[in-house]
Amino acid sequence: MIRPPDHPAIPAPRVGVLLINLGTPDGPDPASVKRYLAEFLSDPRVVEIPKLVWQPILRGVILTTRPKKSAHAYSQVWTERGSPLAFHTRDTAFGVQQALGDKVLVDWAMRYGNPSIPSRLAAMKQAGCDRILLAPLYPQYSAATTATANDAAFAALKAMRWQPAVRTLPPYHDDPAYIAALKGSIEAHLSALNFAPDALLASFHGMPERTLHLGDPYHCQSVKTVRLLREALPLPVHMSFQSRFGRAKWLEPETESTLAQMVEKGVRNVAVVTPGFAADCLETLEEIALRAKEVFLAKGGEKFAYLPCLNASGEAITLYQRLLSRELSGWID
Ligand SMILES: C=CC1=C(C)c2cc3[nH]c(cc4nc(cc5[nH]c(cc1n2)c(C)c5CCC(=O)O)C(CCC(=O)O)=C4C)c(C)c3C=C
Ligand SMILES: [Fe+2]
Ligand SMILES: [Fe+2]
Repeated sequence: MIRPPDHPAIPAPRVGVLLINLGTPDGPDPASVKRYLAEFLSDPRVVEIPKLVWQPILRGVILTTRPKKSAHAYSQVWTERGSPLAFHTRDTAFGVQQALGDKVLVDWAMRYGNPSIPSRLAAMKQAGCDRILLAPLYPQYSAATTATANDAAFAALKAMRWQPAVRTLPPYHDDPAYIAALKGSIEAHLSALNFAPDALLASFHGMPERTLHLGDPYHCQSVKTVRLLREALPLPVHMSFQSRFGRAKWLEPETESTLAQMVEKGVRNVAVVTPGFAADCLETLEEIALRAKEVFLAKGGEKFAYLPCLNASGEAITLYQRLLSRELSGWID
């Protein structure tokens, strides 16, 4: 086709997949953590308190005290490759690209911090993607995670003259492929332990309890994941919610008190999994693998193992290949 010389360049059309995770600071230092927390905790999907009430509390108390404490926690899990959440998400995108092949372009972005959703969507458009599947990597839907990731992508599209067509990955909390991936990963990690746990604890990120009454399906979807895990695994599976934040009532039972109760009921050896997190991060590596372990041992527990998230494992890549191929149907053969 002959175009006039001043016609804008039009790249060959492509299908893109954007994996989206929560986000993490650029470094484990108080200034980077403060920047990250300011963006994250200013999201009205995350903290549902009117802006006029919340911003003075955030700017006054939280952002003057928490960054130093959280930076110390981040420094305990930071690696040569940077933040675990970031490098596991990057590795996952690489693995998914290999699995799906040249017919799609796979990229990754973070809802807060870098690489941002608008910057990666712009790059994908530049590379010719006129159809994009947004894939927030949250098995259980929550307004504070899935919805805000999609909101950020749609806000970026709002500024585009020529928008790509867009699809979004639905939650996959009860998808047989997700349960199979968890089962495979849990069994592989359990068989590498030098002890046999009496029970497994599945710990999910918490949410304010009122979100459940307002209609957020996160609690129910987490409960269903655990029911399906119980049906798939031979050992008892307990359930709890971690990472409480602020003064409101959060979903219960809480993780550390659940571990203490498990000891009281005779559990001496435990393995903990965090099925709601696609990738290991501060909340799994510091809060569970370090701090919750200390609590369990201090209460009289004897052996504690933290089993890693799916990350970019073979089980994870098989899972995402199945979920994404299904959502891409009609866009790719
Ligand atoms: C009101 C506060 C918070 C809500 C609601 C919340 C929901 C929520 N978060 C995740 C996943 C992650 N959260 C992570 C860190 C983190 N979360 C909060 C607060 C809320 N989360 C804070 C303040 C922090 C930062 C760390 C700290 O200062 O304690 C992370 C880890 C990020 C990393 O860099 O490693 C993840 C992942 C989910 C799934 C969720 C709701 C279902
Ligand atoms: Fe969180
Ligand atoms: Fe429920």
